[in-house]
Amino acid sequence: FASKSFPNGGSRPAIVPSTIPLLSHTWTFVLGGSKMAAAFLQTSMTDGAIRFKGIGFDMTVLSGPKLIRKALISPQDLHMNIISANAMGNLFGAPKALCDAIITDNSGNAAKPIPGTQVPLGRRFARNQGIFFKEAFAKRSLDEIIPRFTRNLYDQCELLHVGTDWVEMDNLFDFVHCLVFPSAVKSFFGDTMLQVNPNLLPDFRAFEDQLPFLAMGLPVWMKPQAQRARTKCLDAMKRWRQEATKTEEPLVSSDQLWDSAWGLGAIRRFRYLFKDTDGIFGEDAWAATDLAYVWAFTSNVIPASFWYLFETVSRDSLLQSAKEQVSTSKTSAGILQAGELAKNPLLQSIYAETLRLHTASLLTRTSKRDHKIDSWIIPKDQYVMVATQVEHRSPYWNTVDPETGSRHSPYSFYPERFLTKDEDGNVEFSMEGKQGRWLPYGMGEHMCPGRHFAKYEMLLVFAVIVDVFDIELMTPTGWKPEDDMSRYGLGATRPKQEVKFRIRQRASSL
Ligand code: HEM
Repeated sequence: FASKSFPNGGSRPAIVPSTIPLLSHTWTFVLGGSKMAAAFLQTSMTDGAIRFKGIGFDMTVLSGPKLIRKALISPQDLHMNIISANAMGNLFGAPKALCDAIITDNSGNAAKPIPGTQVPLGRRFARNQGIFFKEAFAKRSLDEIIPRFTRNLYDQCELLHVGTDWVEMDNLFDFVHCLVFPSAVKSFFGDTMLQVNPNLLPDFRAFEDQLPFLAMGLPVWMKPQAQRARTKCLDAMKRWRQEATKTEEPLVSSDQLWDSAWGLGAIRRFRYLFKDTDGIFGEDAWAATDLAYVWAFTSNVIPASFWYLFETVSRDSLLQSAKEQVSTSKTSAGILQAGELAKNPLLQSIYAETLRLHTASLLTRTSKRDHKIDSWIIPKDQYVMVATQVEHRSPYWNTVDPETGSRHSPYSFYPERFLTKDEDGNVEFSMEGKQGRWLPYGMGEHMCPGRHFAKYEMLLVFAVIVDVFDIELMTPTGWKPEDDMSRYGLGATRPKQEVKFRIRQRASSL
């Protein structure tokens, strides 16, 4: 194969040995979760490539910045259509017509369609999604969303009615979920989403619990509980879209940033991008798309915010320093400034370290043609994958503290890992040399469009909580919950065990 197609040679990566002769790695991939995470971590293919084979798949897993950059930055050889269509269908229940149309959209996500492709504008799904997110997270839109998100967080804190006496709570993750989910949903979809769906929070939690099953792609009737949970959420999305359409104000200007019916202007305008789909975007397709966006807006940020809070609160001196940095990010009138938080070296380093340690995405692509990545041959129609957790645990992340000489392994949380000093001795946050190493948001044309907002969200959740409350863990010193790998590949991990804590309102804010 190699010599026929590639005169300059090249080879296929070695297959990871399996003890099961015919099924090979099939079970590892069907079961997913911790089995898959362990298989990837154990094969430790630092800066190389390796293959997993099973029934119906032959998958190349790449590692190291050089190979990862080559694979993810050039869209001409790899595409994501099958993965996107599977996610829309399996997770969010999109109708088959929409999934098929996503698969056949070969025009790419750039303004100029890939040469030789002829997809009508309305059916350029990746492109239209790109236009939507570019608008939704443009500076002027962020200037609208961030203050709303901040206000919503303070309001949610107040709704908890925590007084100045300590109150014990069982589950820190639930607490963060309860604060962040409504705050984020209202910051994008306006108040209507929760007004017409007062049970969306528990319904969405129930749906999220079914994601590991749904991700397997088995017929949904095999687990009626999963089907019911998803249908409830899809119905909620339909109610919201009907309500927004019914109550929209007639005089909203075409470029208005926010209105009471649709929330963010980009969401209202999004529907016009899919005008010409020959009926594909009916009620069911919109419901699946809206559910996918509610998931995208919340599902990674909530566990990531949990870990930010947990890792900081569990270290007394770090908590103290982080609180001081939050208080210096306030105006003289005591107002939190998100922009200052986002520039703060320590707060950013905790953020980057949280995402390094507690995310596990599988960046998966399909090969469009026989091609080579470096000297590795990738035949047409095969999967290529990057396991971000493997990259985030590579020996590159063995860090030595320049001042104390202490060593910090890739498996430990080291809050100062991303700090350096400039020539004047000032502490700085630095990502130098980490391109292709730090990948919580992926890389290249499909890199997460929500990353800038996600950073603000995580910093604000921490800052608002410590501004309003004193918070103490009620867990043994040095104990930490494990990362729950049951949704391995979907991004930020959840804690496997509950974290008990106590909380009281601060006598005065920071
Ligand atoms: C800590 C929070 C987040 C993490 C860890 C995260 C992670 C990721 C990763 C790894 C990818 C790339 C997938 C790939 O290349 O295969 C991605 C894509 C994406 N993310 Fe995020 N994300 C986060 C927050 C958000 C937010 C707040 C949004 C807002 C809507 C969002 C929307 C999306 C979308 C739409 C894509 C698909 C982009 C495409 O296909 O071109 N994410 N995210």
